[in-house]
Amino acid sequence: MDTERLAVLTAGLSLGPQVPRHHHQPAHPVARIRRPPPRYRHDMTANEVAQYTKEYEDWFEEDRKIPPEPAPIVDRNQLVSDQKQRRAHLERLAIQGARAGSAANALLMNYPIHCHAYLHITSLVRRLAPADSARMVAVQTVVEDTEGIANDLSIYNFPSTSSCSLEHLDALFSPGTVLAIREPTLKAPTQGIRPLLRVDSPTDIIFVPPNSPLLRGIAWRTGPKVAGYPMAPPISADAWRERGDDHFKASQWLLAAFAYSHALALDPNAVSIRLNRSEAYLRLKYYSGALHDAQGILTKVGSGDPSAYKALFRLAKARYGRREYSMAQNDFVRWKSRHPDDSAADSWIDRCRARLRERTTGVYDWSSLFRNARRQIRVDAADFFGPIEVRRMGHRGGGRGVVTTQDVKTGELLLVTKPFASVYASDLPNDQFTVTLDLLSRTKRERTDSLLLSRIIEKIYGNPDLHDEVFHLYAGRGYPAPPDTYPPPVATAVPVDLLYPKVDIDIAQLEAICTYNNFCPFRLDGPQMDKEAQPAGLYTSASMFNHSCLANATWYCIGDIMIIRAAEPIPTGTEVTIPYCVEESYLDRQAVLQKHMLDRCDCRLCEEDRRDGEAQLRRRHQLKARLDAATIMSAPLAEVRALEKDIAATYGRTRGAIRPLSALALHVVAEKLRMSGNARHMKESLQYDMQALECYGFVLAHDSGRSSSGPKLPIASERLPTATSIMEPADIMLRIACTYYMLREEENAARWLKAALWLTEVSVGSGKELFMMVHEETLQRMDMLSFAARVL
Ligand SMILES: C[S@@+](CC[C@H](N)C(=O)[O-])C[C@H]1O[C@@H](n2cnc3c(N)ncnc32)[C@H](O)[C@@H]1O
Repeated sequence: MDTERLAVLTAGLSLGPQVPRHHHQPAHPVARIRRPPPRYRHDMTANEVAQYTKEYEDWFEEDRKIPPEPAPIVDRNQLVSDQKQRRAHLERLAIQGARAGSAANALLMNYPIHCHAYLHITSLVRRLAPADSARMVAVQTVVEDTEGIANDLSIYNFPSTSSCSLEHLDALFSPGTVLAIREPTLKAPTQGIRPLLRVDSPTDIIFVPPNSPLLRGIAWRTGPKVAGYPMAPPISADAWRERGDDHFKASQWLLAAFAYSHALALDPNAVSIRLNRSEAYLRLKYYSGALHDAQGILTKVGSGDPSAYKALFRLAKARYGRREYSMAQNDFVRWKSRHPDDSAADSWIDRCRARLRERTTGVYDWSSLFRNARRQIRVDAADFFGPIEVRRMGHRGGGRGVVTTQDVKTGELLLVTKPFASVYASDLPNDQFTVTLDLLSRTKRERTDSLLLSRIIEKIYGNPDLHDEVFHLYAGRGYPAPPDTYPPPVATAVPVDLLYPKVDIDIAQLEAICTYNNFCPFRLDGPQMDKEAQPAGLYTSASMFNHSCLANATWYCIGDIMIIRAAEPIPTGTEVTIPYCVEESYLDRQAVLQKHMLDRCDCRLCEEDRRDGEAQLRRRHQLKARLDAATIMSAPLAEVRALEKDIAATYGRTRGAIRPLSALALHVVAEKLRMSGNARHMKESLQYDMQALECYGFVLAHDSGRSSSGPKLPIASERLPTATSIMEPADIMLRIACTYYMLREEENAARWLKAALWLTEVSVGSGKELFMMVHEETLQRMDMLSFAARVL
């Protein structure tokens, strides 16, 4: 074997770390047993998780002081036989109908940057055994290097491999496949003595085709074919294309795209294969690759060629996927002019026009978006940037923030944005339960978080030009400061070669970015559905907004689009903040902000809370637990009244009006009073609910109903409360309306319904139609649907 040549070639491909072979001393394995890391239990409380992650860090610090040592050589046959056994076990489970990863998994994110170093790290390897994916995110297999030294290999975060079938893995990494690995880590085992080769990023894996110069002069010590697997991967472009077609017919888009990529590596000029790959990329939403392939075909063939017909349509769809609506529209129109009898482009042209209108005017059909979102969470809408810009803001972590570029009014639209990636309960595999512990924030993450990471990785993998949109987000002090401006300039589409990714996805940095910038979207169209598992989303432009519990802007989602509006009049040049959380208790807010890596919020609400003192904050937190208990509505009225008084007493007398937990407690007392059905109690409930609104920060009009009635709105403030979600106060207003309605005071009932409509209009930007949809269930329960339809 020409080791010098291998070293030169792998260096050229930036593979590494590469240690010259003559430094390798495999003959003297050191079988050092390390202390195992602390054990995780699935039922840990938040405090225990924080304690556990601390212990884990201590263990890690101790472990990483152990100096590098030669990697022990493990018997090749033993490794293969163990892997075959694991695989056979999973095959049996699959036959029985159970899925490979049905057990609960615990994953760690933001693992400290390190290398459990061994002196021998190899970067050119060949698959020896079938793969399995016993863990949700890792593909496990055995590989050998050219010298015949074998290792277990774990591939993390590879697209399409979380909870896929074993056959899928076989097709992706069939035995005999040659891989070149950038930055392989040879990890010390935490149990036993077998080191583990680990690859974290899919962009660190290069599939080496048989005609690659990298393989020239390379001989595998164990023979040209992998023993036990005489069926080597196909070696002709046609055979790969046929394989790709089969996968395509079975809707296995990634496998198809891989097979076509193998075919193109052998025959780069094959137009039909490139055309097929562009369609496979479109299905995968790898728009950059789809666009590039389609464009490549159009430059090669004449416009009359049948391939051009398909390529132009694919090019236009890829542009639409890339949100290049104007260019997409031009391409669809161009296509239509060549095929005037075909109506396929008509609806696409309409969609392009609608998106361009939304983007330039900020005018959306909110009601139809709301309706669509109830059927399908991910809705089609363009992004809109209102009068805001990102500016340097040295006193904020990450150094940036958002300011207004002109005076804005309450309710004005500041941003509409689709997520870069999102995950909802319905996206989670129902046979797997994965707990993710974040070592950075020392918290347990949502079940959706690990899948979110995979989705971001896959999106960049197939759209390398989007790398900076994510990697210019703040990743904490452990990484270079992000640029002062955002978003980064729009990049042009680049080719996507799945066999040799040209983009570098740094997983450790990406995990940190997710910790700092993750959103838990609050959906107007389906808050109930999200109780099963909190959704998770990466909204890149929205990530530029800093937090305040008493923010001057408010946000919510319709389907997966996030909408940010001014919650009060904001003068030009003022920082715009949004609430990252709306918890009533200071300690709960701290816990959520910890997940966003924000130690201390300096808003007025937090300042006042801190002035109340630690003892009162703790007491308030305990009282909240009683208020939240499922049994509270069946507790005697006197007990609920006493609880409300106790909560009120935890707030200092001199502080401002905003007391979110009192708001909640007052509303619970009002609900209890209303439940009695007694007219005196019902009247009293009105006072409690109006006080609750004041505790959220509303100013009531003099004629709010406490004294005489009148035609005007019972609310006198121009500010939308942001210490709570917009649904709570609207709900209270509806309860007040319902109580008046039951007391036969229809004029007052109508005024409070109008107040709820005003609140929804200002915060959601739409009129009666959307109001009726958002509150339909509540109005129905209150038997006020037709009254509301009549008086609004
Ligand atoms: C989603 S980012 C916000 C944008 C960030 N400032 C940037 O430059 O990219 C969240 C991070 O911003 C910082 N941040 C947000 N709100 C803040 C606040 N009120 N005070 C100080 N830093 C804040 C914290 O470091 C937090 O982890």
